[in-house]
Amino acid sequence: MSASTCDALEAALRAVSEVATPRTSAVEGVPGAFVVHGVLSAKDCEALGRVVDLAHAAVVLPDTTEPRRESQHHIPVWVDQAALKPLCRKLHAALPQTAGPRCAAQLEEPGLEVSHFTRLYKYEQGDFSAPHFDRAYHERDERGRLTRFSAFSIVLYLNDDFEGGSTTFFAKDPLVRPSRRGNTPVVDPTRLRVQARVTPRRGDALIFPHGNFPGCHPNPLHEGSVVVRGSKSILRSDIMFRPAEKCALPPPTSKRREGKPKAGSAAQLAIAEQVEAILNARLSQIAPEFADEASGSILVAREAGGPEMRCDLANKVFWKAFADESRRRRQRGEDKVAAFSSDLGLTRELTRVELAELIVASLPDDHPLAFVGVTSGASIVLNSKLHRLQMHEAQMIMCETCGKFLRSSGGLEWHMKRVHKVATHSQAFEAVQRASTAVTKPASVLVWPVVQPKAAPLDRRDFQTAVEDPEHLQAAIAQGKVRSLGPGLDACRAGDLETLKDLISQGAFDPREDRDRNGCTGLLWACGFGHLKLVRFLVDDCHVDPESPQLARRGLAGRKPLHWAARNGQLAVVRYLVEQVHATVDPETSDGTTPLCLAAYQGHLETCRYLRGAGANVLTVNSFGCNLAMWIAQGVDRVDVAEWALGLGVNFDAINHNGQGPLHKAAQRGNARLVNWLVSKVGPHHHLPNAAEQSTPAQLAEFSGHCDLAKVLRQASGLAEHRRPGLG
Ligand SMILES: O=C(O)CCC(=O)C(=O)O
Ligand SMILES: [Fe+2]
Repeated sequence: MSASTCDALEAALRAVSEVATPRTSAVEGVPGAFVVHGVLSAKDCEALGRVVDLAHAAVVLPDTTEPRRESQHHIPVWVDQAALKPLCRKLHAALPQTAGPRCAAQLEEPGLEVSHFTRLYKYEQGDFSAPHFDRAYHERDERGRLTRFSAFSIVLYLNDDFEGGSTTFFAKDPLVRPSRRGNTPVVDPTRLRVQARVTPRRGDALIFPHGNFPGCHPNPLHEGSVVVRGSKSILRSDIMFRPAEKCALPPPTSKRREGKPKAGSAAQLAIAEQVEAILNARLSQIAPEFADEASGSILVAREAGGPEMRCDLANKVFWKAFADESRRRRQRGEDKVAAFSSDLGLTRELTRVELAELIVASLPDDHPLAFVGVTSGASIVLNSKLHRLQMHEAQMIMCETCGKFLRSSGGLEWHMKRVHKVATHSQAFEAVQRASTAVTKPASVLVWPVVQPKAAPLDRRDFQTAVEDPEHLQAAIAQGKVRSLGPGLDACRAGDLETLKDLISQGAFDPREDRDRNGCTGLLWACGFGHLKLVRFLVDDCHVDPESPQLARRGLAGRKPLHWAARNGQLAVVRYLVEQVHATVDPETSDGTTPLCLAAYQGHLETCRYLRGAGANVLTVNSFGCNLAMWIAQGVDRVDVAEWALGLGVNFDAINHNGQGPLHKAAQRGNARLVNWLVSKVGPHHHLPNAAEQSTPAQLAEFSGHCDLAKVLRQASGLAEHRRPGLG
């Protein structure tokens, strides 16, 4: 661009005539888009059109027989902001006062509304702009704080004596999503459905939303359609906004509770915006059709000591998916499950919490966060590094397990013991030390379920420590962290024999009949938590059937006391059941799973050894075709348990009815030690896609967010091609 183009453009802009406030009309079907009619007079258009012609005439194209590349349609020109004053004055009344319906960022001050970054377009016959998303641009101060950003595109049509060349908007399509760079869609052009066409009229300005700033309108996919005859000239720029220091956001329009919007500083909003872009990118891998949903999903909700930001993205996406009949799946245990198809074409069934965990599982290295966690309600809670620093300056230390801020190290130590059940003083002290020094070290992201599960399926990790004694259980119930199962079952769960006896003698609890909503009896609870005395009392004195199974929906159905004791490594109870009650060593659940499988799954090697010694079948295979190797692979990453099983002849080369072997399972779970152990042992066929999802172990690892593991697996699958199959 030559200086003369810039001068000529500035002169033409300065000369824009001042006439009456223009009339506007909405673009139907494109939220936030509208046309301002008659912004420029015929004379303005002629002058600006001449500048466009001049600028384009000055461009020498390398080879005129080739069609022009799209980037050659337009020429960027940075003009003096003052030259835009007349245009800004004319547009001002027609422009939105905030950047979006749920964004409090204010329209720039008079004279600054239209960006000085302009583009001069000249489309010749046959030229067009392919479908794309426009991008916002941002300006920051020296401390990295957002100072201004664009939220709308403005297209000023300078002529209309041509055919074709409309600005065409496409309907939102779940399968069309922005590329990683954000502007070009990954799209099969035949899929696109036209939502609205704006026919260029000389002097009109088309204004439509762009970018992904929180609380703004969605970013519409659009194109400059082909010019069929003649040529089309436009002047293009952006409409600018300024983040509000205190954002009093209008209430959300959605009926679902989205939390109370809170004030956020400009810095916080800028970070929220950055994080939303990261979450959008993750969603576009996990569930591409929801890729836009992260926009506007983060609320800066600073409450006394609570995490800084909260994002209900997983809930929002999950319920949308769940509303779709074809995605909705039967409940898994207590939780609802919906199906999501990734950008690799894999389909997974996920609960809300699993979806949330997957979204935050592998954030890129350059995120601005000190903490990311997922609550039991599937909310994503976040603290920025900046916020942690500011809180630190105010003598508040962040708990690295749940993201809460505690006053003083004593407070954090108490919190570690009380809330996170850190057993010893030295462990709590270590955690405090870590947290106190963390601000000065580069922070890493911790992903952790922040709150203990509220319902009571036994197989949730960390649950036991939360409720292992009656006092803790009472406290946890009182705090609403653990749901009460009723006094009798609570007593069994907590090992509170005295209370249990009282309740039974009062007729308030029948240990043979009463069950929780997952079909668990008091005996099952007591076995799972290893309360041997109470187990004895129930079996020996109350004559509860030691083989009475859990009455649940699939998955947990048919688990017996020995299953739960073995699963949780409660060896004393296992021994009592086997040796004194003579319970069957290999009872099968409704899908044929034995206690040994569950003990191996949870890495309880001693229990495994004991059960095998007592006659358990190590070569057991359940109704899905899963053997012990697969249970170990999908468990807690224990190579020693795998070695033990291999030594006993367990087949690690097996593939189940779903076409999955141990490598698929270990990869999907991100069990790095086991993956490394397995890759040197299994043959090339273990790297093939499984049946249901048509995915290889490498893809499964990647899809679950274990990118390093995926690399290892890709390499290994190459090497495995050259080896003979089979364990060696
Ligand atoms: O040429 C048009 O009508 C649209 C131009 C456009 O989409 C853009 O400048 O981003
Ligand atoms: Fe565009």
